Amino acid sequence: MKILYEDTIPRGFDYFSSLGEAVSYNAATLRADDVEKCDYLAVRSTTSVNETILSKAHTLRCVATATAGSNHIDKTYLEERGIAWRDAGGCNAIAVAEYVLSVLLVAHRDNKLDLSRIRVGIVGAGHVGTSLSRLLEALDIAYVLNDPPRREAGDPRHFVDFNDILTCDVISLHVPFVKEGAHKTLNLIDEDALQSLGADTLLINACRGEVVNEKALMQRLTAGSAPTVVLDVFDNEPDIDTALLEHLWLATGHIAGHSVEGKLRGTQLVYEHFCELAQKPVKLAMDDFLAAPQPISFMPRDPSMEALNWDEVISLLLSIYDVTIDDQDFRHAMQAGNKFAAYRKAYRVRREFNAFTIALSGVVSEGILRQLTGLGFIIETL
Ligand SMILES: NC(=O)C1=CN([C@@H]2O[C@H](COP(=O)(O)OP(=O)(O)OC[C@H]3O[C@@H](n4cnc5c(N)ncnc54)[C@H](O)[C@@H]3O)[C@@H](O)[C@H]2O)C=CC1
Ligand SMILES: O=C(O)C(=O)[C@H](O)COP(=O)(O)O
Repeated sequence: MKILYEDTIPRGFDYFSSLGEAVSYNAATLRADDVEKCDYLAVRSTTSVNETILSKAHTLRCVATATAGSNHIDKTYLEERGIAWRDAGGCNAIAVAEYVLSVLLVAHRDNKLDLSRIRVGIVGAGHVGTSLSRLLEALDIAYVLNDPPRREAGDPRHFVDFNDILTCDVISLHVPFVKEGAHKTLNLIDEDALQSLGADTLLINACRGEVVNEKALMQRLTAGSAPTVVLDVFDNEPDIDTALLEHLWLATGHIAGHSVEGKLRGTQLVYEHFCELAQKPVKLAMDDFLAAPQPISFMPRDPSMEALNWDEVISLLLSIYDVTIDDQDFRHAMQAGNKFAAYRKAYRVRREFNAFTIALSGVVSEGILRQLTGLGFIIETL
């Protein structure tokens, strides 16, 4: 059994060589000949899987992506050919949620908003949207959800209409890129939607660039009373329009989901899909490759209070993940003429909150314990 895997898949060789012959490829140079004799193809979002690349793939049984999004895979073509496809839904939901929370914390610190007063509109209540809602609940930040497909499917959560989302202080987008149909997301944030946003709105897009109409966004950002905008994703990646960057409050290069855990979880899920299809036992787990959770020093200033104050939340969480570091690194890389793809390949090591333990001595209120565990920390009571 031959497994061809993209070289950006962490631990790809360790995982896939346990199942058969494992060969890596570079997405920029992949050709149809490379896929000719392979049985399983493991990709990330940087490989377009389509008729051209699969034209000679006559032994291929399955294409699996180690990512949540799967819009880079031509599923119709795969289904016509009888080739299975799988995604790694949920692998990096925590990472993206922590990215958005980091944006919110920096905005509060910089007096752009007050987290005690705002309402966050989450568009797309799937893995990422739900993870984000949990973090917001842990910190008692108000939010509403919009997700017509889930509402129609009977999801019992409370959903609001898209027009209500446009009135929120913060709008955070977490939908798949869907080009057509009743729930298409292409240009979901169009010229009209952008016109309705005022200078007090913070718009965050960490799903797919095509969900926001970038031309209309550029016009809106260069007109009066423009909203504050944070983009992790862009139209036409990796050849993005860098002219947009100077108008964005924060800009990062499609790394919201790139925590160590988020990427490795993607590999684990792809490996498990291949095990299932090849009827082989699952022998490897993420803990075989991840360092054990590390202690982080933190003690609430007043452990008897029902909640942490914003200063201590900000200091704790930004010490683990500060999105402004990514913003600076990305802008420097783009100014230096570095390629978008090269920047992403060299992305720094970033751990999720669940990779840290907090040792608490003495009595700490139920409220603070709820907050810290809700954020994902492992609590040790001394
Ligand atoms: N920037 C990054 O690094 C990352 C980006 N993503 C992107 O975020 C997307 C969402 O990720 P997940 O939450 O894991 O996917 P998911 O499939 O679990 O959730 C997506 C949700 O969006 C909803 N939805 C679909 N069309 C909608 C519409 N028109 N309006 C409102 N809601 C709609 C779906 O019903 C679903 O509940 C992915 O498809 C991917 O494109 C995901 C992970 C990392
Ligand atoms: O999971 C997704 O969907 C994403 O957008 C990934 O974070 C993209 O990562 P790469 O596959 O482009 O490294």
